[in-house]
Amino acid sequence: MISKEKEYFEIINKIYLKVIKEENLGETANYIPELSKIDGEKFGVSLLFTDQLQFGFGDCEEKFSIQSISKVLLLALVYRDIGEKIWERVDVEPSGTSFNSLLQLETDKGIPRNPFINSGALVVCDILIDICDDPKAYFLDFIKKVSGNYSIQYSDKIAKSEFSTAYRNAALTNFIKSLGNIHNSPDDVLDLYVYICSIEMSCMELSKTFSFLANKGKNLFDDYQVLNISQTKRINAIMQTCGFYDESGEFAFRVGLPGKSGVGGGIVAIMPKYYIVSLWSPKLNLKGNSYRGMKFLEEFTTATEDSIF
Ligand SMILES: NC(=O)CC[C@H](N)C(=O)O
Repeated sequence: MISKEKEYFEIINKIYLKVIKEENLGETANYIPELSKIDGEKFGVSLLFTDQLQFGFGDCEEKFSIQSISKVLLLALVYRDIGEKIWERVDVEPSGTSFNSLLQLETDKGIPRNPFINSGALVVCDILIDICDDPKAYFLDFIKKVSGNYSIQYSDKIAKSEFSTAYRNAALTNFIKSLGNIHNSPDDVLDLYVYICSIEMSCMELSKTFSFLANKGKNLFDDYQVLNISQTKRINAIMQTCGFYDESGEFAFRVGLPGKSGVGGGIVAIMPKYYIVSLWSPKLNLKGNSYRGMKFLEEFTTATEDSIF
């Protein structure tokens, strides 16, 4: 291990032990019945350097529901396949609203503000249905290829649990359909969306899966070029400005890295060219982002003095 990596190991170890002793505020996502049952005290961290050295702490090998983190992979797949045309259907502006908000859609004529809020991901799911025969299999194959891990799966239990209470997402899908920006049946779009959100990974797997975003669009482990350099920059830019919904400004301000959260309590953050850091702690703050995750990353980039700025 080179001295820089040893220093990072020690920094993470110290912050992990500090944060785990502090008060763990917030609630697990309670609007998805299966997610509300998850133990809120789970806490895992993994750091993967672009030289392929990887560390893990705590519950870093345990799989969890990556939820909205999957939206980055969904965007990467559809962007790779249809290119810049995607931006005719979804914008790239921060929304400043909650992840499941209906508010701006009427004035924006059904064009969601960005692909990382629910409305945006639902539109990207609609495009995916149009461009392949079996969108669930196509998406899963893509994740397996990008992660280099052929054991990655959906959770049928979590997808069905989310579908059973998805009143808001059903409202969003139907509303966008009425405005002409969803072409397929709203039920099919919603079904695909909950499956895409139900992908399960551990922090160790998540860091590997997102390695292409720290490595100019290329997988770290097999040199597979997922996206070109410009597309990679653009996805990192949207993560920076929209990855944490109405807490995206706060995340940029406190942490200073592009990242993405999910209501399963996961967060992945990218230091382009250097590393990918993933965390899992299921209790969420009022904006739907992991309480400990936000805290950990703020202390981590403060201690390392890393940021993209
Ligand atoms: N922020 C999230 O992770 C939201 C994803 C979740 N499946 C939902 O639609 O509510």
